[in-house]
Amino acid sequence: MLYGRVDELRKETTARHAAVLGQEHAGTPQAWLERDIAAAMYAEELTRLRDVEEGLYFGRLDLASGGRRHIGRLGLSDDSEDPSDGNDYEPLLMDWRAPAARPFYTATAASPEDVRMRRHVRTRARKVLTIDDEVLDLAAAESAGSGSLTGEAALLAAMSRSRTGRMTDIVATIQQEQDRIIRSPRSGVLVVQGGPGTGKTAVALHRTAYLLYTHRDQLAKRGTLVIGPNPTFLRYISQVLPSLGETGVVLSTVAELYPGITATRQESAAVAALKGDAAMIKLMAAAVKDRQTVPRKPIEIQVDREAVVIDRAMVTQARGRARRSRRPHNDAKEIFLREMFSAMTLQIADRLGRHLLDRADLDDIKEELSSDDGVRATLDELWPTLTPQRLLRELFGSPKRLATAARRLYTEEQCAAMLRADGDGWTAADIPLLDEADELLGEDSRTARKQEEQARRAEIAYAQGVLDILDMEEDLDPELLRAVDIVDAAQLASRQEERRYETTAARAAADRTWTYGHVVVDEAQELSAMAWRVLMRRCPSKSMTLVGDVAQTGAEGGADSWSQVLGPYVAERWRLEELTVNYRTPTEIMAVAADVAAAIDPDLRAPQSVRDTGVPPWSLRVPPGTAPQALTRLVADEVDEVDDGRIAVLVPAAHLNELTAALADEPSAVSTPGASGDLTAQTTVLTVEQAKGLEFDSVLVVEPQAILDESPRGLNDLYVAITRTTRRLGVLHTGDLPAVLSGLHTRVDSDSAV
Ligand SMILES: Nc1ncnc2c1ncn2[C@@H]1O[C@H](COP(=O)(O)OP(=O)(O)OP(=O)(O)O)[C@@H](O)[C@H]1O
Repeated sequence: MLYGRVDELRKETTARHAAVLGQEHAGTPQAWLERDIAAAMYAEELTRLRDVEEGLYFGRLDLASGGRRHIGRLGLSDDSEDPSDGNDYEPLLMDWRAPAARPFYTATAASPEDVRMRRHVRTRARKVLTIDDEVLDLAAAESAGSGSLTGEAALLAAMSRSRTGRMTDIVATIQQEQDRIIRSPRSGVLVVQGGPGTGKTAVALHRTAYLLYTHRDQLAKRGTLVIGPNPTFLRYISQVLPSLGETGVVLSTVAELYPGITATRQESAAVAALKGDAAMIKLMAAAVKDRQTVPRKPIEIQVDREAVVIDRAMVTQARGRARRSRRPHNDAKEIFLREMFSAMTLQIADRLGRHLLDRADLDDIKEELSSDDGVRATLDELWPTLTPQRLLRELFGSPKRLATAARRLYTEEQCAAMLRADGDGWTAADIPLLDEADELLGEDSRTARKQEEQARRAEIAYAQGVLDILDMEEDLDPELLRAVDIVDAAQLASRQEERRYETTAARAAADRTWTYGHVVVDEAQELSAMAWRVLMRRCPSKSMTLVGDVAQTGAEGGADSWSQVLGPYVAERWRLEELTVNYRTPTEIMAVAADVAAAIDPDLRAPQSVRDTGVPPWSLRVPPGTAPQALTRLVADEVDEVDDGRIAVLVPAAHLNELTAALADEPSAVSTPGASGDLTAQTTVLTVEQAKGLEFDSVLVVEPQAILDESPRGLNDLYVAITRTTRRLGVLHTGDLPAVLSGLHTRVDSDSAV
């Protein structure tokens, strides 16, 4: 019945969409625009109705006070029922985010919230697979421990499912501790700390959907930004929000936040950490100040027949005035120029005899000075107009400039490491620096206005071209209206302009200065101090959800504690919520992970698993040089074990190419995710950094000692690596097994073990 209602809605929306698209074009550009907006709205609604297909209905509450509630991905009402006829109006299906649906996630036998029975319904392709009923009565309350799970059977079924390379939503089995976070108020900074597999990512995404539902008006206008660590991860989570009926959220990495620039170049983790350090704030400010120069010696310029002298005192004074305005560099240039032209005008006037000149004469002199190429070029040298790109290129391209700006902030060796050759592309760590530079430089408003005008003219010329082509059509019936009769080039151009950025998400993503209504950061522990500055600028209201685990920090410049990260922005005004149950990794594997966690920090407690698989995690030692062959066999074994599940081979970065090549002939289609972030192949070879936030049915970790040695946070990386699995874990090594992994079972492999 519910699917029938969805089908009806789809049919109605399709018909409306088609009707709008088929409308006659006659009318004003405004009418066209309205038509486009309506068409986009119906298209979006159709996508929404399509995306909620799987698992549309998943829960039922039978209330002690009588009545039932059916809970699903979206709210559905019965069209035939008239809400005004006085009957109690119950929807056919209640959106899971509605307040009345909440007991589905929070009611317990001890605190039943008027729920007598909770039913979990699992479906696939419109067929009911299973039904699990929980009766919340006194007997259940007595037998249940205090930390019991909600809908245990459904939860266990969800956890043991084979993985597909795409994250799925958890809407049917959200647990109480997760629900509290999902529905926590929007304002302020909320930090969700939790060990691996505790559902931080899932919770962050469901919270996003919840906030969009509850604060639709505000968030639709300002948009929501979700930040992830890399494109592979973003692709991995990209289906979750649409499956919850939400589109239009901007998913991005920090490296994509500077519109128009793509970070393509790799650099070492150590250099990235230097560029991410908070010392960069001072370095960048110093770099800008260094560009506001005072000449060593007086400069003499011939203007017409008069010589004008630019000396230190004159420039120092003009520079002081401009700096004291506290305006960004490019904006403050206006003041610098004004001061300089005044001083030069007075200099000439004094020489000519100031008392002989009136205001108009002085204006003439000023005019002459400001239109003189020589004068302008000299002043441009003293206070150049800078773009962020130019500032950074010239700073990191010049040992001298860098040494001056970095004085007392970075050592000589550190500066040498940060130098770059002219023509080098941008790296991910450069993006927050470009953003910082943009803030310090400000817009050169005259240039910006000029560029805008040029772009508008180009747009009109293009539109004119389009109209000309339409008009050239031969055999045109003279009775028919031609395009040029209805619209002129300027109208067509402005219509294009408005269409280009029709959704909030698209507009937000294209604008560096856009501020979002809510920002969600996943794997938040990885961000550098400079990256945090970018995100805080994007969210002045500081309505943010930050999820992460300081025990999993891999980046050298990443976080050791949340107060260290947030202190500069909100002092102590942030809330902490913790997640404690691991829904991903089985008990046997978490026992090994707990040893690694203890080696990172003895106070660290790895999260508790809620299930075991009976499959012990193992290690296999093979002779040096034979790891690639052994790996090929092990992958083939795992393919047999996981059916259609997913396998990850996690390797030290230095071995990535060699081992990917070794597995190239493996029939399970090995891939590295690459820039596209694709994880659809059954077996994927990844570095630990690339595997952050992901999960697989089976994980093979290769050369754990090299993973430990590769980074100052090697233990954290190893912790991440062994907690990526939902079922099986194997470790392949040629040297001694690191002591922290001694909890693994030693596998004896007749073919290759030593
Ligand atoms: N309530 C739940 N019901 C079913 N599955 C769940 C639930 N909570 C979490 N999971 C599953 O547990 C797995 C781990 O969740 P998620 O990736 O969100 O954890 P995480 O805390 O972000 O992990 P990590 O820090 O290791 O990246 C996912 O497969 C998720 O679907």
